[in-house]
Amino acid sequence: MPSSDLEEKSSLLPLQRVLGSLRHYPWLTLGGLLSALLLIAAYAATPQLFRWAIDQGVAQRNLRVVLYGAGGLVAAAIARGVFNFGQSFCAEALSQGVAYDLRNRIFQKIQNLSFSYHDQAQTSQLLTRVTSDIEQVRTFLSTSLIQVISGVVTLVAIAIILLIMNWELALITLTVVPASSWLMARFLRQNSSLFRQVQEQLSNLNAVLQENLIGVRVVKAFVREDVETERYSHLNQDLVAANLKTVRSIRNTFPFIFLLSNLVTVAVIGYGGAAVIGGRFSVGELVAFNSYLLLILQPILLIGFAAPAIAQAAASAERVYEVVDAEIEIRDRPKAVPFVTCGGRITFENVSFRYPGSSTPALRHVSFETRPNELIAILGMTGSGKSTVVNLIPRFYDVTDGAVRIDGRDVRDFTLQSLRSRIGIVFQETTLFSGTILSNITYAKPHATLEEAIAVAKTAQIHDFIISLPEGYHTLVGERGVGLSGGQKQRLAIARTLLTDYNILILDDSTSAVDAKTSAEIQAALDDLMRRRTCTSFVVAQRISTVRTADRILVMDKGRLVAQGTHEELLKTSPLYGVILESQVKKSVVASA
Ligand SMILES: Nc1ncnc2c1ncn2[C@@H]1O[C@H](COP(=O)(O)OP(=O)(O)OP(=O)(O)O)[C@@H](O)[C@H]1O
Repeated sequence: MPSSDLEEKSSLLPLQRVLGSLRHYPWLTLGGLLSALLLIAAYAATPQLFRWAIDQGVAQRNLRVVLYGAGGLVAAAIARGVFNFGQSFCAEALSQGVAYDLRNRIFQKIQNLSFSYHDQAQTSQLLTRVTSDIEQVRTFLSTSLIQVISGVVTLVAIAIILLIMNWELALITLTVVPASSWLMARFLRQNSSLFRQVQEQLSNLNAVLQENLIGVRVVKAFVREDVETERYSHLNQDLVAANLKTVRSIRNTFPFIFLLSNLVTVAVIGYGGAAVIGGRFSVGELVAFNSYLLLILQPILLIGFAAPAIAQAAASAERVYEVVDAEIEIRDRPKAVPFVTCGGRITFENVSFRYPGSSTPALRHVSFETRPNELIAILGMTGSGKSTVVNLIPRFYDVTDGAVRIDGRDVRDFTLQSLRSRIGIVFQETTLFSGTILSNITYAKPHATLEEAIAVAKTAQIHDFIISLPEGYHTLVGERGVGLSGGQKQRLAIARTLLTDYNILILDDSTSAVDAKTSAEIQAALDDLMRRRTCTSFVVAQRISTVRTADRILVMDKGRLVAQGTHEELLKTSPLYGVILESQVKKSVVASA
């Protein structure tokens, strides 16, 4: 099979899946189809009523038949109205249902996708897929699909009626069908990639918009408003250009179809008129035939108008299913067991790790084992792999080589849900949600009492600040914690983690934005808590105060674990530790000067 054929076939394939999802709505599908068929029947009956009224009524001067004919036409018009409503209602309800399901499925999938997927996926691309792409699919179901189905059925039904009425005239009329179908197929073949391009241009535009919304302060600080406006306007132009390309393509196809249909009308009037004069055809039949001609052109045009929307919907469905089908790299193994108790022995067994898409390993042959209730600090230059080490414990990523074990069992043998809910982690970057301070603290434990929230806020040294606010714990914080300083956000994030049912606590440089005094106070409170409540704790830290109190310090350098021991031991054995400490001491001297 030539590759273009393959592409053409595969390009409409995602729509088959969309159609497959209609099985969840059997009654609406049936109702829509039935209404469409009855609507076609009402349309098909109308010219016959005309023919009857003209030939048996007007021509025979029979007023009763004319009146019955008129009554029949009114009844057909009412039926058309009713079935049109039924068809539109069912199609709309169906499309809303499928779009609802798709939105939920894609959202759930986004929730379940691994860190590595989100590392590589552009947020704006995902947003466009959840909004604009799903809307394209919905429009296909509510409009284009019914246009195509009723178009095809109308074509077949009317072709049969025409052939029965006058096969010669019917054959002239029906030449319009293959010719227009060929033009339409060519249009679809040439443009399916163009429609995908339009959606991608829209995604690119959204990407710049989103970056600018998030980074508006940076843009203003660097006085880059004009450059960013220019960048947006440039991409906006690209989107318009891509859209115009599709319009050009529509313009190059549709006039031919209209021309064909007009030529056929001329032929029918000419040939049919001659047949009426020759007595082989009645006036009523010619009128009915001409009405059918309009009816047969209508579905061709509707299918034609639906064609771009179908190609666009296929491209959009493909983009939606790309996310729905994306592989969840980190998932439960078959027979995974819940992580219930923690003895405190966490083992890194010759662990190497490379981030997906990265050419260099972030960790190389890292081996260490913690003892119960140990407080481990991880120290190293920036980019040395500290965060990567702690990210492997809750399986945010899986090791490339080696194994991470808890009490001798590979972390990949535990169910993710139980593992992660027993590991409290405070990330380097703080993300808060819009809502009250209380709802942010109780994010992972929504039914926690105010007293519990106050207790953790005190440990995180944020309680005094919270009660100094007019609304206290019920103060609203903006999107991503707007209205709070970096240090306040970090302390809220610590409180949020402390409220969970953790056995293992991981603090990833989580007091970097807090002043040294407060950080030492938080650390002192946490030290006590860590030793009492956890089986093992990890602190990725830069400050000497944090490192000193740790039971053991792991020193990372370029992805390798180069030294480990207590502060005193490392001072003697690790030159790198000495260098890091020295730089820290210098920093603190400069800071306090
Ligand atoms: N999501 C990612 N995808 C690809 N590479 C990554 C990713 N995250 C980190 N890296 C790379 O892995 C290496 C280790 O990063 P890691 O964040 O573990 O360092 P770190 O010691 O915690 O640094 P810092 O102190 O600056 O936070 C770095 O070279 C970094 O560029």
